[in-house]
Amino acid sequence: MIRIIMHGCNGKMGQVIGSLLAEDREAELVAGIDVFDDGHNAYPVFRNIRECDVEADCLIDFSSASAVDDMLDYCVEKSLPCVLCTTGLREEQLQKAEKAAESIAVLRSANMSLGINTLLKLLKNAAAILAPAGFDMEIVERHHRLKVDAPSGTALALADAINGELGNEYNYVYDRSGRREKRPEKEIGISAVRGGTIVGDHDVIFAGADEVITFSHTAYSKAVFGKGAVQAAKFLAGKPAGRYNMSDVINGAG
Ligand SMILES: NC(=O)C1=CN([C@@H]2O[C@H](COP(=O)(O)OP(=O)(O)OC[C@H]3O[C@@H](n4cnc5c(N)ncnc54)[C@H](O)[C@@H]3O)[C@@H](O)[C@H]2O)C=CC1
Ligand SMILES: O=C(O)C1=N[C@H](C(=O)O)C[C@H](O)C1
Repeated sequence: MIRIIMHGCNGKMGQVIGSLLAEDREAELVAGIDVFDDGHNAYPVFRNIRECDVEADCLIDFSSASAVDDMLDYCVEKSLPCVLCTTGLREEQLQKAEKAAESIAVLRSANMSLGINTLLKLLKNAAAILAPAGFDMEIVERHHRLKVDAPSGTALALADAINGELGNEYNYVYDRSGRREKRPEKEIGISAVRGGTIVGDHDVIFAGADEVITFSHTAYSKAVFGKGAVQAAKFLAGKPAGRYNMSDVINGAG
């Protein structure tokens, strides 16, 4: 049995992971960490990660950007592999995750769904063909009203996949309201919509002369992210230090 600690266990995603693992024969939740706890979980919950003394094989994190530094320190100290799913991290935190990966296995992914991870690959081909042909690229993401970060981590990852393919020459623009000029060629527009209970939609638009191609991904439930995170935790347990991503999990590397 793979023993998992859930960081952010009482949040929306933490509860999804709890339900998935309650039915899982290969992995179990042995502890949770959350600043908020009403005692309803069937496993021990610690309000402060420093107090968690439960042995585990992997930690899954869906918490808050402000909680990620302590969580990385804890995983490094305990030699605990970490599936880092929280978005909205600052540049220094991304660097810290990279540094942690020198001593533990770290899998960071802004989106754990199979669909988005497939789209990340497809976009590279599309961008390599369409950008040189003069297509403009825009990303529109839509999420629920409770989401605190914008744009979504996924929108940024989609932009990075395109930009990486094109030699990282493109600037990201989030707001054109203060501008009075035509659209520069080398930019990727990223727009965020927030409302209701939208689970997570991402459109990547390639707009050319007289034709438009749109790649769309719609998550209909948070389970798509939860399933990917559990699969990632099973994959990561026992792995040597290093940076991993969802394509390693999907391709079954190592
Ligand atoms: N990578 C992916 O596929 C996905 C990533 N996310 C990201 O995961 C994060 C969490 O999402 P949700 O579960 O929807 O949010 P949420 O707000 O429902 O849950 C976050 C939980 O973390 C807890 N928390 C806050 N500070 C903490 C601390 N210092 N220590 C321990 N727990 C703490 C909160 O009390 C809350 O229960 C967000 O950054 C979101 O963007 C969400 C869905 C999918
Ligand atoms: O906060 C969410 O809900 C989600 N966040 C992730 C992101 O920022 O990309 C992934 C998913 O779209 C849901």
